[in-house]
Amino acid sequence: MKKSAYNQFPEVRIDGFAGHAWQGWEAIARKVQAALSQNGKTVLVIDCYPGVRLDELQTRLVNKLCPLRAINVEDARHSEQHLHDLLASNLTDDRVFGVLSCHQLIEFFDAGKLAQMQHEVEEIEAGLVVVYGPGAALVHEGDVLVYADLARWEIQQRFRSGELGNWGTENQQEDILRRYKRAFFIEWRVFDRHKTPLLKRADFLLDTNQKESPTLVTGEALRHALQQTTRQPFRVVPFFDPGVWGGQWMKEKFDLDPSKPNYAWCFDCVPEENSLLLRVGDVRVEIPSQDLVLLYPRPLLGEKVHARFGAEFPIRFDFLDTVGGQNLSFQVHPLTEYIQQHFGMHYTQDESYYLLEAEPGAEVYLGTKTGISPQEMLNDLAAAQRGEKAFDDEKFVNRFPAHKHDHFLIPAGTVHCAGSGAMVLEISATPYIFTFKLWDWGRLGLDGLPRPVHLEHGQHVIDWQRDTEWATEHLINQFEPVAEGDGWREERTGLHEREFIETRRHWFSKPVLHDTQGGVNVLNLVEGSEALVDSPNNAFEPFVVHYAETFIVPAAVGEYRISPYGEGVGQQLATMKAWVRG
Ligand SMILES: O=P(O)(O)OC[C@H]1O[C@@H](O)[C@@H](O)[C@@H](O)[C@@H]1O
Repeated sequence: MKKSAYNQFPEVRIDGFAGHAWQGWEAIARKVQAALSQNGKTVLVIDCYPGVRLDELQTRLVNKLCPLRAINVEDARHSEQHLHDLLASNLTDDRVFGVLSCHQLIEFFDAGKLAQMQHEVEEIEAGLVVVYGPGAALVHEGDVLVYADLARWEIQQRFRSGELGNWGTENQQEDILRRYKRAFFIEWRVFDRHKTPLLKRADFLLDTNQKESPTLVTGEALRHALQQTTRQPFRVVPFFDPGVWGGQWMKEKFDLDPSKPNYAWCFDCVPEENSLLLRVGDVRVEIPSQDLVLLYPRPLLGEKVHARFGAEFPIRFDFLDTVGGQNLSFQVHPLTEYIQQHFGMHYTQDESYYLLEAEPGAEVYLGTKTGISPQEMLNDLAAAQRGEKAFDDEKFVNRFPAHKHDHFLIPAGTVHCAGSGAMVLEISATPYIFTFKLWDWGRLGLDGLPRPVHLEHGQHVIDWQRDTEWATEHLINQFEPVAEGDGWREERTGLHEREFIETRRHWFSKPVLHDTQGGVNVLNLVEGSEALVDSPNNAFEPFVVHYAETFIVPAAVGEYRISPYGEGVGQQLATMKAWVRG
């Protein structure tokens, strides 16, 4: 029996545009066929995100259209070795960290072979020519343009199953961390740059997330859907992942697959990784939520946030579950200049832990103990890393008791981790892989190998001033009352002044008015069963949220109201809200 109201598959219902989306290869082939001109010459371009199954695309769509000539653009791609040499300084030798790429996709192709393909397409005088594959639009702009898209989470599943290597390499068997690194630091950046202008003019988007069960939506409906999304609250699709320290709370509370040993992470607001489900007529189309950020950053983020971050969603909400699990790695994140100079990322991994739940005795490790010797601690960590002894955390690191609704602020440079027994809602800046593990408690990862520790990086960024008094005074439960009204009160809870995110908690049993003030808001219902988010002037459809669901309110929304709803009526509810300080 379903215990939880938590919605694992939130959809954005699109107004109008019924008849603009199709499900299954047969309907899709018929629709694409109908869009092609029946006289003279037509060039159909099907550009793809890397990871799209080209064999399926070819047999189920391209061949069905019976083209005079079909060209796979991958035949013009540089060799694996050439790409490797080109990318060597971005790839690095490290297992986890590369350097963000500024490459353009055209650099990955052999100019002569591309020109030959272009020439070949030019020469054809009549009939259908199909150019397909990642980068196909480099050959021809297309009389009809289809973009075959794929979400990053699905790409990761294909990496894990061994089906997929990185684009342009046969490395399906390589260490998963290294494949993820190459995708994160290079491929996804380059292909996002390439796809942005294409999505602005594509005739169709082909959703290839489900094997043998694609959907197709017109470009017009897609762009309308994304614009509509920037005018209303919405959720992206959360994904859940097991980990060595993972716990049991999410499995129980969100009705997740009970056969899995644990769940560690849930990403429920990292738009560059999550999907967005669009309900167009009776068809559910899955697209990367990053498409919304790439196409409509201004109404989504607001002017100031867009000016500062570009087409990047800067706020991350995710869950870390150690209830019935173990400590996270003892870790630290790079200071701003370090992440810029070493990894090419322009802002850093500032974090905070909001406790949704805590078992008795749960603790958060935060900052070093007053009076310790930094060199001694580094020596101890190095000895632990060499396997000579366990790191003496008791001697060097503060541990603070953690209770439900506590908020711990973690500006980059502060050593930290959540201990076991904690259900953390992370309210953080979006960077999420720049974790320098300092000590992993002598355990092995889920793959049976030690997880990578980065003491060398870590020692350059630890701020040793963040000792017991400093952490107590600046980083724990910095609650300040801000305002109150009939049936509600608002508190500021953070973050620290070195972090760009502001957080407010509202306790309420009656409606509360909010305003985006021109900047994107991210919220989570941290207490209470159910609430309704609506527009005081009926500007968007009322939106229901359940306990622990994260939702995004785009900058363009302006005023909105949150009220107890359904089972939440009569309860004391609470939301946590985050935005970028002005
Ligand atoms: O997987 P480990 O290293 O234990 O860290 C778990 C998590 O810790 C948090 O503080 C963040 O840094 C996350 O990005 C990280 O995924």
